[in-house]
Amino acid sequence: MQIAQVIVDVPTRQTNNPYSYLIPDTLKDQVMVGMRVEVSFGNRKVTGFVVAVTNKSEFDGKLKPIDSLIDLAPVINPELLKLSSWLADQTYSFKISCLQTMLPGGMRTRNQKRLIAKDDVIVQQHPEIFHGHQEIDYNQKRADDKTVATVLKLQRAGQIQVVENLTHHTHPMMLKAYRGEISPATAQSALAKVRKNATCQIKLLDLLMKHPNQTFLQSKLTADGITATTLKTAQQRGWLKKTAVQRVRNPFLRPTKPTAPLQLNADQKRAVDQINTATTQRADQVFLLEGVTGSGKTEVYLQSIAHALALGRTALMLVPEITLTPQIVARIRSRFGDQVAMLHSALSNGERHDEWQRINSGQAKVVVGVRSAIFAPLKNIGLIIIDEEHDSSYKQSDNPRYQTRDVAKWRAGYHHCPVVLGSATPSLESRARAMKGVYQLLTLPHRINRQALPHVSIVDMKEVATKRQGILSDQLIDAISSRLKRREQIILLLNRRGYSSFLMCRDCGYVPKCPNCDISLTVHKDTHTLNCHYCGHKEPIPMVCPNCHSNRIRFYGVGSQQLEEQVKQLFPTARVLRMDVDTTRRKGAHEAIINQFGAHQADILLGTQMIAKGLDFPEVTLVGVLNADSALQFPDFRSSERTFQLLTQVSGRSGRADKVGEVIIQTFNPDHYAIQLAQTQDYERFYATEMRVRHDGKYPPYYFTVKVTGSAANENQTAAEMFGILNFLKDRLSSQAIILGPTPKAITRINNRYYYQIIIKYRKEPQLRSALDQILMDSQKKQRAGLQVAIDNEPLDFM
Ligand SMILES: Nc1ncnc2c1ncn2[C@@H]1O[C@H](COP(=O)(O)OP(=O)(O)OP(=O)(O)O)[C@@H](O)[C@H]1O
Ligand SMILES: [Zn+2]
Ligand SMILES: [Zn+2]
Repeated sequence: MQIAQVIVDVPTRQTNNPYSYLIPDTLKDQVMVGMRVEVSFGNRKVTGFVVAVTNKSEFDGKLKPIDSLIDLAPVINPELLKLSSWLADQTYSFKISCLQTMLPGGMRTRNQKRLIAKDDVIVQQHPEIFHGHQEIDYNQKRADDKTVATVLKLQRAGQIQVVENLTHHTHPMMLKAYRGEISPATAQSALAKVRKNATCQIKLLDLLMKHPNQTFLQSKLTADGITATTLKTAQQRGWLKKTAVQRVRNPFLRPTKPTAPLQLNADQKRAVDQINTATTQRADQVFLLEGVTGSGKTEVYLQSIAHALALGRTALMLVPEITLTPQIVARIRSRFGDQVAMLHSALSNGERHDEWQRINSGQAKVVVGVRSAIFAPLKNIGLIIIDEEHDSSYKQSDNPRYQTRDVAKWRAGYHHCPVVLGSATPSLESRARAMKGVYQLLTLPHRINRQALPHVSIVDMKEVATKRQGILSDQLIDAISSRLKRREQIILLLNRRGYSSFLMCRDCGYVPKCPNCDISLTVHKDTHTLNCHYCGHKEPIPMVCPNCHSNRIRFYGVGSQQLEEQVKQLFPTARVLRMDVDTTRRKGAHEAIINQFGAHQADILLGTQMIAKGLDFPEVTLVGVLNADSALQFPDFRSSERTFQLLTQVSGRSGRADKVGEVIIQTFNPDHYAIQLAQTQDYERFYATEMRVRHDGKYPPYYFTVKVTGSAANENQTAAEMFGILNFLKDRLSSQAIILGPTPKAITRINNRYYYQIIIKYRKEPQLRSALDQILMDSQKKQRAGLQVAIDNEPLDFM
């Protein structure tokens, strides 16, 4: 009797312990670790992951059987299964959410499947499955155990192909095709027999002679001029057999020209050598590649990946939001071609699934992707790269709240391979580890060809604002004019973090707020609505003030649309491109804008944070930052670090080739050290200054941090429960631990729930782990009373 140990998906009764279910005898030896099943739990049906198959149970009572198998092959491999346990521990989350996180989006829900028989023999041998058809829709839930067992065996023997039928695909999954059934010799003799004017048949036989045993797409044959009649005749004569092939959705928009490795400069070579040595020696070393903007970090990645591939291993490279860096993707693909798989959020579920399949089957050797790609089922990894390692998108803000760098290090330990963390402005945590020798520091201190870093000047907007209204200072306007005259390109960054356009009555000061959340509504010009960015509430833009009926209710704040209008007014002949969430919603729009700008079909590219990273355009000689400090006021100890990183990144877009670059930063805080040091692009001094601030404030990297957030529908209840948690923590932790709060979060009410938080800062607290586990367990019991608790280990967001 076999028993499956299953981690079940029961949100209200979550547990990290598996439950035992009976495997019916008909499915003996068919149910494998890593497959999903459907089981009964209480009085409902839930899905679960099989984490072990055993022969007896510790559970004495009568076991329920598995209801159905969801997968025909494991979707979680042994490495990822092991990783899920570690991840659950690290992030104080449940194994089930870790396991689900590892699957690509489209696979998290139950999918229809299609079965395709390899040939007629299989169809005839198994009428109970195929009912005489070569291709059928298959529903495991409705199939009986015997059928499921047969299907599993056939699949493993390669007799049938299983295709996921994803709900979101827009194109047909299967393409009509024909397989050649005759040998070249047979084709030759058939050729001798056909009439001389049967050109179509001659063409086909020719094809079959040259490409024996091959499968041809019907569309390809038709394009070659082979008619439907000929195809019919060919089938009757046994030359061809009708079949179908899976359509692989290609996420790459256009083919790229192959490129050869560049001749490395001395700094690049030193970095590549050290990384390659670690790969060869199977050392799970972490490198911090600190290279100024335009120093050629990408080429270092490419040549290190090539080395891993040459050793027969695979490579994983993560980038911030991939849609933000189509240039990098193009560079990787032009070097490694079809071996590259891509995983990011702009893919459809179908595309993502296809890419995942290519990785899982070992076809793809290089994976490029965003955060979640760290769980790509690559085998035999030889190198993991995290580009722009300081980027906040590497931390997941929902359960499981993992930091990608930590997962990368775990996988590197498993595969015995190095990790490369690359940045021009490393996070303080990573740089501090490099100083302690935990990571090995590799530096690229110069730009390629020793091009100077751009000259940066600061404009004090306090002075400008008193003189007149407008977003652009005179200095920036002059600089733009001179570039336009010289036919050079310009990038304008509107820093919109914590900044949005809202409506305000100029007579009574009324600002429309969300009825469910403590936040003002944002103006959306395209839909003519006021939207809440937290709960999705929408309402029409009022024409008169709902409070005093004045019609002087107007916009506040600058959006990229307004900036675009102003720029066009000032420079009517300039060609302007705008890149923000509104202009990049459509698939491929982002890449189209970048390509257009790259081809110099526009003079000015303006936009939000999206334009700050990774772009490499030789003609750009001016970067303007319109409101450098909009993030500085945030009550978050990382706001200086983020401001410095953003300004350095965007400045780095200027003067990357042979022309000298200039940067103009407009700010209301010209004396702030983050802005001053961004002006000199002095990471070393910024690091030293910021480390002192962190030391004095007892912040990371000197202290570890944990955030405990609690929410309920009633504010008093939330506060009371959080004080209970505070007292519990005080009892369990040492006097060295610093416990802040509970305080209401910056936005206290979201969707009519009240949020409070506690921050714990500590250096060494052996009891912390068990205390937090206890809090989570207790909150599960209290959930019926409405309190929800979330724990964020090393949070990036402190508000
Ligand atoms: N060894 C080399 N010889 C010639 N050109 C090079 C070399 N290495 C890199 N380059 C070129 O220099 C430019 C800048 O390199 P790259 O974009 O890799 O820098 P980066 O450090 O990744 O920059 P950033 O962090 O600013 O995005 C690119 O156009 C690249 O093709
Ligand atoms: Zn009013
Ligand atoms: Zn809301």
